[in-house]
Amino acid sequence: MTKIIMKEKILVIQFSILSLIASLIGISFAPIIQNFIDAISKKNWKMFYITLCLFFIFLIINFLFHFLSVKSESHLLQKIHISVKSRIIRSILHMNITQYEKSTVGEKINLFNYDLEVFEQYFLDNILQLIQSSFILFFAFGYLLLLSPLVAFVVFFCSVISLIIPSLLGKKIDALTEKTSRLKSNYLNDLKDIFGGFTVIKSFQVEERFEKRNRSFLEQMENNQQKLKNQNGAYNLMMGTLQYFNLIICLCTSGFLVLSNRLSLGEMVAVTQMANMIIQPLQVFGTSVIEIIGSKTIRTKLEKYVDKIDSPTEMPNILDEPFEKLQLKNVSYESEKGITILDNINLVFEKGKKYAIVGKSGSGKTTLLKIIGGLLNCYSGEIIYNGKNLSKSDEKIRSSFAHQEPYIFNDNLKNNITLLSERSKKEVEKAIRMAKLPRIRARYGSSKFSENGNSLSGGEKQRIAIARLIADQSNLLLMDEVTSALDYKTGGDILEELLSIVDYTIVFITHDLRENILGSVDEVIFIDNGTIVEQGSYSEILNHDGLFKKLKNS
Ligand SMILES: Nc1ncnc2c1ncn2[C@@H]1O[C@H](COP(=O)(O)OP(=O)(O)OP(=O)(O)O)[C@@H](O)[C@H]1O
Repeated sequence: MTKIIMKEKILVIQFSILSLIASLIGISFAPIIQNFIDAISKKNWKMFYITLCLFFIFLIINFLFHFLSVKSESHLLQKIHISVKSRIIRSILHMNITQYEKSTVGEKINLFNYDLEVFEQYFLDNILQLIQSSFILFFAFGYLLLLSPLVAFVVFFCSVISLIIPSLLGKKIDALTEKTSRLKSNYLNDLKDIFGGFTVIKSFQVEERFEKRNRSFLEQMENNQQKLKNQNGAYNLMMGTLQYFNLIICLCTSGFLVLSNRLSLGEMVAVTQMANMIIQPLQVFGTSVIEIIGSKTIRTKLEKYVDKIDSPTEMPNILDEPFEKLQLKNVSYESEKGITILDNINLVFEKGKKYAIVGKSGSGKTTLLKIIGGLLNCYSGEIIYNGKNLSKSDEKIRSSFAHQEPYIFNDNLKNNITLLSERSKKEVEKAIRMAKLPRIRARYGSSKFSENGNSLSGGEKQRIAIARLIADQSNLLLMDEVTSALDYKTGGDILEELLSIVDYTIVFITHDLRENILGSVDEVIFIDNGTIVEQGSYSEILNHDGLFKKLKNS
């Protein structure tokens, strides 16, 4: 975070200089008052008019510099906000799937919601307040020292006491802000569940149960927020009382000095003015310190995202060299809980060849395809691409991956196919034609699909996923049951056309064991319980009279 603030050092310096000038102007009000009151008490008309003029000059200059200071502050804050938010989204976009799935969607949305709000209000705003208050405190204290060292000493003593409290209370606030953030994430997750599972809730008429669960999350979050507000309120009350106490002490001391003829009435007003200029910023100072300490855990959480992006290992390079050969050597994969999902996989994929992965549900097919596509990288063993060992580098192969349940972005057909890449009209046309989407194009034109393509059928979404593969122009196509929601004829036609293209190397998962599909591939890979049990051409593994034949005939 400090790095981000320091990146804007020109703006920070500009803001500091303006704050310094604004606080000097603020301080200059005290000698003008002092001379004004002395002029009245001595009936000095000339001095009276001069101070009146000074009051007006003060008003204009004070307005001008405070205005510039506010403008500079908002410009600086805007730059930092943009930088922090864009770094967080960049860091999330560069995560691999395993890292991404470590936190829930609610937690991630909350980063941009409550966590950034805490960062801005509790940290950023307060850092700037601290800069301003420090200048005012410094000059006011210096001037007070010139006017009356005794009052300066008394105010200094009281100030130190006022500053001890925030450092004691800050940790309590930190725990509460961290808990509020956690409870907000839970609440957001629940909202996401309700909106995502709306049709399920309606279909089973379980609205009340979900309402009850949501209310429980809401109450937990609100109760904690209430505690946080009470804590902040108690602290502000304490600081407010201390402020009055400090002022009374200052008035008593300066009153005593006036009575003993060691201060003029004008000087007493100036001393009180200066004391006010110390006591008030001191309260701001205290509040800022307590809030900065109170945002520590949330800042550390945000820093993990913001600082991550500086590390090059988080951003694997895409190996753009044309596909020749991919080899998996003794590849195994375990879940985070240590369950073996893939065990000792050895496979070779060659340019232009077509491979079908088959097997029972839960046998590990998708996991294998994700490893090939670089979506899972916590495997053991070796992956060798065109002779280069990828397991030992931070590079990722260039491939296109179509999932069984594709996500449809809240955009039009063209952007959903090109995924925002530059593609010519001809290339988009080819993808639309091969994925059999002309009717969808005629229906939607350039208008946006509804959220997650809810108005599209499962088969239409899968055809959009296939069009993405074609438009992506990678030579290695990975497809996870992309025709499962299509009728046999349409699905079969699309697959057959893709399999006939010589340039493509295709690895696809299918439950369609018909000869017209599997008969046209170079190799069928049969997986059972995380291991390859049979492998070869369709006729070879059918003649093998093993598990594949059993599955086909079941
Ligand atoms: N991140 C994970 N953590 C724990 N278990 C996982 C994880 N990912 C997959 N699994 C488990 O690994 C097994 C294989 O999953 P995978 O999705 O690869 O199967 P599949 O053969 O593609 O199944 P299907 O044909 O039903 O899509 C399943 O039992 C699944 O629950």
